[in-house]
Amino acid sequence: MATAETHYTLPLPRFDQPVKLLIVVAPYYRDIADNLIAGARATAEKAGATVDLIEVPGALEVPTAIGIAARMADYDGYVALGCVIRGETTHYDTVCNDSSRGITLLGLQGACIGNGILTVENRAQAEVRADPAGQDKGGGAAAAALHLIALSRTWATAKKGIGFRA
Ligand SMILES: Nc1c(NC[C@H](O)[C@H](O)[C@H](O)CO)[nH]c(=O)[nH]c1=O
Ligand SMILES: CC(=O)[C@@H](O)COP(=O)(O)O
Repeated sequence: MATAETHYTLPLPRFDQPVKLLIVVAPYYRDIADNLIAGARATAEKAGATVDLIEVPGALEVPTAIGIAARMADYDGYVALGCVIRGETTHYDTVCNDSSRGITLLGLQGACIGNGILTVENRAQAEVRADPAGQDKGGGAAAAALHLIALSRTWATAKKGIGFRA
């Protein structure tokens, strides 16, 4: 159950047709990833969505895996989960920027993706953000994907309606 710490103010969308989500998680920090997954699964369940899950080595592989799934599978949306904690080198910037940019580009190409990849300075920041009873970023990422799915379906329906206008 999310607390006041979360920043998700929109009500979850309701669906009259089945929704299939794919969680793509990089369990670089397994305990953090498990909490993100729990939050995402809880939100998906509230919306009545079914969930599949795949794991990739790190955050950099998440957008690539989503791209593969978008080409080869039939999910309605994707939840990207992971945790990037700053180290000694500039690799942190590469991992954060390239994973988020890849996810954004896939979204602009039409994939409904919620991004729950934490980019933090230290483990303590990650823990409170991954905690479903804390900031619940995993749940928020699932909610974001669900909102985009609902939006795409609304416009698809409206477009069909326009198509039949005499
Ligand atoms: N340092 C973190 C990484 N690094 C690994 C990369 O994501 C990638 O798997 C590797 O460069 C091979 O392509 N990944 C995380 O998810 N979190 C980190 O903190
Ligand atoms: C975010 C990273 O890639 C980081 O964990 C790698 O650590 P380092 O920068 O110390 O090599």
